[in-house]
Amino acid sequence: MAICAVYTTQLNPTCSFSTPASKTQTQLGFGFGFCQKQQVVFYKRSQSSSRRASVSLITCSAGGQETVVIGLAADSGCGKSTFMRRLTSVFGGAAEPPKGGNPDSNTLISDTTTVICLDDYHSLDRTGRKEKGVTALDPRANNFDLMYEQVKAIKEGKAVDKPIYNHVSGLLDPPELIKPPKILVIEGLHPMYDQRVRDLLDFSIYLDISNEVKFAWKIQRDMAERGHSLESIKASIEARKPDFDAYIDPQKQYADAVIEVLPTQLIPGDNEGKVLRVRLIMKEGVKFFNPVYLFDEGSTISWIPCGRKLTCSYPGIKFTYGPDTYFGNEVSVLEMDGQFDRLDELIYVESHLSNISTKFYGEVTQQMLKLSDFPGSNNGTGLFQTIVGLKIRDLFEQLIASKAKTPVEATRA
Ligand SMILES: Nc1ncnc2c1ncn2[C@@H]1O[C@H](COP(=O)(O)OP(=O)(O)OP(=O)(O)O)[C@@H](O)[C@H]1O
Ligand SMILES: O=C(CO)[C@H](O)[C@H](O)COP(=O)(O)O
Repeated sequence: MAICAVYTTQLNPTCSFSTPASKTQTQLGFGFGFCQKQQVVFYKRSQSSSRRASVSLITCSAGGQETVVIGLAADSGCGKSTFMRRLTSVFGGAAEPPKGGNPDSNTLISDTTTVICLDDYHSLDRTGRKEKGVTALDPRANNFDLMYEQVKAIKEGKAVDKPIYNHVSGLLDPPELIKPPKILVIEGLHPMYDQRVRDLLDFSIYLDISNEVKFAWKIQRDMAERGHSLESIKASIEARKPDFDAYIDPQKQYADAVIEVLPTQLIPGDNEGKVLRVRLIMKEGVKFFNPVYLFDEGSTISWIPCGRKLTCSYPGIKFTYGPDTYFGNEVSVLEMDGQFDRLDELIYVESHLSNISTKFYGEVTQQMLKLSDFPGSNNGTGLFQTIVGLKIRDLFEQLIASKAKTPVEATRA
């Protein structure tokens, strides 16, 4: 962090700015600006008089700000890509693979965020895993040392040459250059498995999709869209289950937010996975993250909003909210069971939620309407992913502001 005292338009010679003061000050208007300005008033005393003077302090991150790192963990086919697209949309701008790079790159870059897929740290390719009899979920098939070193380097503002796991060929391709973004999202099977990587995360999310729902989504995608047979889908889920239980699922205990997706309880005995009960489990006491609440913070609430303001066909919609414990941690849980008939009416629900980190009234509804063709837009998966996206934006802005505020002391020429 460079702290520069600027006397009117003259730069303090001890500062490393090459930009004129006026130019630096125009940068202050940027939403995610690198610089902050403070006006400090002081008195110059001589033996006979005291004269009022002021100094502008411009606080900037040295050589670009430190990258904020977010971890998103889930099994394959559990909605990570969908969530990432919702998140990058909150920040605006499209997320695209690196320009002119490997067409099979797993990376997505937008103005603010870079999303890297941790499959790129597989140390064994498809043949290697087959020969050794290990799945991709097994830590032995992944290079955590490299993952740690590279995430740490990016967080410190350094570019890295990250490997690429090619899902088309099943091979490890030559690396691609990843430059430090404002926000780095590491998504995949193991963002919270290795303690060193976990400690680098500023915020972490786990998508906890119940077996019944995972099966329904796999059928929908792999059978309908990829031509796999029902038997092969069942066999693949069964083959992954022991390693999923051993290495992936336990990570949820570390997550700051968990989105749990279960079959509905509104239709007795239903496990079709079409109508969903979705729970947003939010850890208490996480810096820059204030859990969302319904009506009254800390109370236990049950709300069926179907009435005059919300159209609900069978089986309706039910929200619950309240405090709980999760792996020994205090949490708040917001739950939505059922689905919306009319997405524009979501504003009614939004207006009863607090701490949703919107910048204007109706922003959640606007985001949901904008991405209404994404899977889960009519239920709690889309709603809670959108809200978590807004909370991440808020956390990012608070983190940046807090770093810009760290001890400010004028250095005088
Ligand atoms: N909220 C949702 N509601 C209904 N279906 C969903 C939802 N999210 C994801 N799906 C289904 O699951 C499939 C996988 O979603 P997505 O590609 O986002 O997951 P992923 O975790 O990134 O998968 P992979 O790791 O295999 O690339 C989608 O094609 C869709 O069929
Ligand atoms: O669990 C996975 C993460 O997405 C994949 O199965 C793993 O990356 C291996 O990929 P592939 O099946 O393409 O060899």
